[in-house]
Parts: sequence; C-alpha cells; structure tokens
Amino acid sequence: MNAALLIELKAWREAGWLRRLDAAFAGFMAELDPQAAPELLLASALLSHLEGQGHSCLDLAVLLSDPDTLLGWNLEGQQRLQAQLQNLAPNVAAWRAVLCASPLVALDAHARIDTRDQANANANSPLVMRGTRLYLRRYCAYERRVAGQVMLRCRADLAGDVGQGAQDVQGAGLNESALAARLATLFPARGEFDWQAFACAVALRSRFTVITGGPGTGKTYTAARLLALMFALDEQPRRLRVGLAAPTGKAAARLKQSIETALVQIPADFDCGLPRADLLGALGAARTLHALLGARPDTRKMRADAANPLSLDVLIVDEASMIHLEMMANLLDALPPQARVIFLGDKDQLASVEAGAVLGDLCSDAQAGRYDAATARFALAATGVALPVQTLDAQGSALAQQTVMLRESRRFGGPIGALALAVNRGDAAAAMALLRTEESQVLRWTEASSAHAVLPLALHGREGAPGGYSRYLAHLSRRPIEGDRAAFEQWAGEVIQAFETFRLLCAVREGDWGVAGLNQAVERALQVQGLLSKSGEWYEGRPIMVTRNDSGLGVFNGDIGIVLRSWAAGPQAGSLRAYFADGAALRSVAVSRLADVETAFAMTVHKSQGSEFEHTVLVLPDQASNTLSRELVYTGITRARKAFTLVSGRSQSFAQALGRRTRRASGLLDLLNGGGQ
Ligand SMILES: Nc1ncnc2c1ncn2[C@@H]1O[C@H](COP(=O)(O)OP(=O)(O)OP(=O)(O)O)[C@@H](O)[C@H]1O
Repeated sequence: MNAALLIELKAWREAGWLRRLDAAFAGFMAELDPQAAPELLLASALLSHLEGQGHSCLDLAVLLSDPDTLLGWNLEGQQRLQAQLQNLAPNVAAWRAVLCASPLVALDAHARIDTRDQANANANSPLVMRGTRLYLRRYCAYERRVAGQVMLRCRADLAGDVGQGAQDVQGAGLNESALAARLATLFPARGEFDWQAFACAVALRSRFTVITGGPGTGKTYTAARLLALMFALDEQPRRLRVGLAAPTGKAAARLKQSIETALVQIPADFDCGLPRADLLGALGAARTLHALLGARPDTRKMRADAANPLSLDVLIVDEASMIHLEMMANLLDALPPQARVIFLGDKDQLASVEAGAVLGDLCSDAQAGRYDAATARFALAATGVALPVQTLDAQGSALAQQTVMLRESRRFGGPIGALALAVNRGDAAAAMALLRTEESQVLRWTEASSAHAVLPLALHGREGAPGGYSRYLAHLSRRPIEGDRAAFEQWAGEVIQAFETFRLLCAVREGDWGVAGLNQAVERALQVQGLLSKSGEWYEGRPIMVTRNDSGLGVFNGDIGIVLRSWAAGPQAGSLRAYFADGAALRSVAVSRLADVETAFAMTVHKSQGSEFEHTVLVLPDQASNTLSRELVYTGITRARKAFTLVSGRSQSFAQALGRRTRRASGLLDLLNGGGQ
C-alpha cells in the first residue's frame, strides 16, 4: 500500500498540488520506517506542504473535516485526496492513535506551560503530536518556547524597576500616583477612555506588551510617549538601555524616524529625567531583528540567545505581524529575564511569509479586550477613566491583560481609511462602491482584460494621482555633473525617495499579472518611452529588492535600492553600485557583489509590509488564486498614503479575496490559554 501511496504523492507533485520537497519528505519517512502506516506518509507530505504555506502544524481535525479549505486544491486534487482518505483511519481519534504508535512520532502531552522542548522523551523522532496537531519537531519546540516566555513575562513582577511606591500594582512596585500624574501630562483628558495612555500604563507594569492597531492609530506615537515615561519614572535614567528593532531594514529606519518625530512633539515641560537630546541619543540606531540577534549565514543559531542575552532593559519592536514563529522564539529567548519587550503591529495585516501567525495568535482577544478586575482597577487609577464595560471579562487570560488595541485612526480619516475598514469587515459591496464611486479621486477601480492596463499607471500615474515612476526617472536624469560628493549623495537620496512614492503591488509572483511579468513589462515600456536606458541585467536606475540577508554586505531581505553610477571626480561617473537609504545616510554596494536581488518596479504585497507609498496600485490576477485573501487586500490598501488604485483582471477577484480569510494552523493559542493536550 505504501508503494502505491508514494506513487500517488509523486503524481500530486507533478500536478502541482504538492512541492517536490513534500513528496520527498514522505519518501524519507518511508525509508526511516519501512513499516510506517500510510496515514503517517500522507500526513508527512501534507505537513511539509502546509509548512511551506506558513502553517506551523497539520491539524488532523481540520484535515478530516475541511480538507478543501485547508489545502485549496482544485476539484481533481480534492477528489484524489478524498479517494486516499477513504482507505485510511475513519476519524481523528483513530488517525491520532495510528500516528502516535509510530516510532517517528513523539508525544508532547504536557499541558503545563514550559519553555523546554517537551518532546524530549523521543528525541530522535522527526515529528511530534500535540493534541490533534502534528508538527515538524522544531515548530512544536518553537511554540513551547514562545508560549512559555510570553506567560512568564506577562506575569512578571517588576518590583523595584520603575519607581517605588506605596500603592503597588500586582506587586509591580509601580507608583500609580506618579504614573497617573505623568500620563495626565502626556495624554490630556478627552473625557473618554484613552487607549494610548492605557497602553503605556500596561507596558509599565509587566515585561511583555502587545500594542496593536490599524495604520495611523498612533502605535509609534504611543511608544515614544511610553519611552519618555520609562525614562521619567526610572531612578537611573542614564543607565536605561533601550533597543528599537523591526523585521526589515526599512521598517527599522521608519520606526526610528517616527519615534524621533514623536519624541520632539512631547510637551517641553515634561520631565524625562534627562535632557531631550540625551534621550534621543540613548535610543541608538533601530536595527533589523536579524542584526539585533546576530544572524549568521548557514546556521539557524543566533549569536544572542538565553546564554548570551542582549544587553537591553527595554526593546520596542515594530511591524510585529511580520515576525515568524522561529524568529519570535529566538527573540524572546535572547531577552534578559528582567527586560521589557513591547511589540507594535497591525494584527489584521498579512502574517509572515515563513511559518507562524504569531501576532494574530497573540492578539486573539485584542478586539474584545477581556480585561479582568485587577486591570480595570489599574486602568482607572492610571488614566482616571474606567475601561468600557464591554471590554471586561473576569476570565481574561494573562496575555489579554497585556494586550491593547488602539481604536482611532489619526491619519486615515478619508476614503483610504473607509476602504480599509470595509475590507476588514469583509464588506465587499461597500468596498467596491467606495472604489468605483469615490469622487475625490483618492480611490480608483480599474478592471482590465490585460495586465498591460497597469503600464500607463506605472509610467505616468492617473488623474488625481499623477506621477507613477516618471517622477523618480525625472530625478535620475538630473544627476549633478559638476559638484562634490555631497551633491551626488543628495541627488542619490532624492532618487531613492522619489522611487518610494509609487509602487505596483502584486498578489502573485508568476504570470503576466505577477511580479515577474509586470517587472519585465514596466522595464520594456519605460525603455520604449525613452525614460530608461537598459543595457544588460544591471543598468543605471534599476530599482532592486534584496531577497536574502547578507550581513557581510550589510543588506537584508526586503531592502530596496537603486542602481546608480558611483560618484567620481569630474564629469566621469564611476562603476555601477546599488544605493540604499539608511535613514538620512546613504550606503552602497558594488552590483557585482549582489547575488540575491530582483527588480522592484513590482513587488508582492508580502514584501511591501512595513513600507508606505503616496500612490499604491494593487494588481489582482485574472485567474483564481489561493494567495488572494482579505488580509492581502487590507495590507495592500494600507500601504497607500494619498491614493490607491485597484487593477483587477477578473471582476470577481476582489469580492472572492475579501471572502477568504487566511487561517494558519497553529497550536500557540491553545498553549497560551493553558491547554497543551
Ligand atoms: N493622541 C494623539 N494626538 C495627536 N496626534 C496623534 C495622536 N496619536 C497619533 N497622532 C498622530 O497621528 C499620526 C499617526 O501616528 P503613528 O505614526 O504613531 O501611527 P502608527 O499606528 O504608528 O502608524 P503606522 O501603522 O503607519 O505605523 C502621527 O502624525 C501622529 O503624530
């Protein structure tokens, strides 16, 4: 039977339902255990396949109840899978029993939260079963580590850390009256509950906090005021070690810039415990998580870990929706036990490309709140206003007490905000009406039979949102011929900035409507128009995106740069180098040293996370695609600052995308809620 099953899996690979790796993994399991049950081989192939799609595990209950939604295969694929399932164990309990009987599967049955890998009993088994979920061993361990750290830190007592006072909060040593007085200065009373002030208070009473909210809800504004509070309340503010980080270089640079801007806005009479300039200096550079943890090529092991922790008291991490499970486990392990970590992010955005949906899992109670009596009392004491009753729940988890959702957008009042809200609700009719009838020209819907409809937008923009890529190309043509290095660098910075005002975002990679096809088409169209002079792979003006971290070169996955001739004295320009903006500074790398890059006129929505463009064009393909989802459309729309255009190859794509939510299998939530069986 196994031989027949392995042949069937090969056919599934040839049909494109599985990857080569998935079928090979099942074959590997059959080699390790020639007596393996067919359930084990099928589950192995599907588990590997799902891991490639960002799931942390295979939930047998979902596999047996709704395999079509889980896998998203076409009708033939669904029927072939059903034909196999009919010959196998009849229900979840029977499947579980078969899998657990295999020497290749260890059982992780401890309900208790523990940071250690619980499946050590059978340390060589490649697979682990927890409850009805089957894991590749390392993902099970990552979930344990994340859940353990989150629970420890949420319950942590920060005695002595921030001021000393008589009215302790959960033993935290937090002086409530001092906190309330300072919060009142930073967040003047508005007569309603102030979620931003509450978020600051919550972050001060424990070692783990999540602040979530849509774009422009003031996550960075709140984090900056929180930093000011921490310095103000610390007995030795000069010794407070603060780190800023984000998953990508661009997001890190943006965080630093926004925090600096927000710190400057803090009322001058607020006493931060040290001069404002010193506070800014104390923050240091914002870093990518890879750089912060010391990622090294060819090993999963980071330089910083539990044995060699980061030298930090406070860490603020932005764009937390992009953090995958393995990275989160590594980050939490590397934080010293007494350090405080604050995650900022939008829970409704796309999850990381890699496995896990950590922020989504952590924020499962964010909308509801679920604050217990102690939190309600603390909120009232700290902010002077009671939490809204609908957010109270005596049974709220420890994590819920440390999670705050900011609910008011301060930036997106207009059509883009209204569209993002409609999309988030899954209200396709309202979203389409906004896109089709909106009069201010901020939004536009373009239905097209060919991907070439995108080209005029890329070349010149549209009415209400002019420019497209012609803006950066105009800058490109104004290279200073005479002048010094400073003039060259200023020009190069302007070219990069101008490129960042417009972007084509794709839902898929392949085909005419995907990243590859559109990049080629845009390059060709710009050449035909005489806007770009392309000779070979590398040419002046080529926008590139780095696709792999290279700490040696100082370039990281997602970095965007522009290829320019380097500065040389006199009218002679030098060799081609890729230029990247590092905040206000410029950094360059010889193009010959860049192996893992792609052209960046068009990029996936996934890769655009952490960036914003004045005009964003979201391109949905003409074929049905599993990658279309509500989160994808929401993420695309919220990348737009001033104008948004949707180009759809199929009229149904948009509504179908909004009807499809990305649900990633994960056992993290169960662990956080105290269940591990
Ligand atoms: N309480 C407030 N009072 C006045 N202005 C505010 C307040 N909160 C936020 N803002 C302003 O709203 C804008 C958006 O805030 P901020 O950049 O912090 O939002 P964000 O949630 O971090 O956005 P993004 O999702 O883009 O990262 C900023 O200009 C900020 O100064």
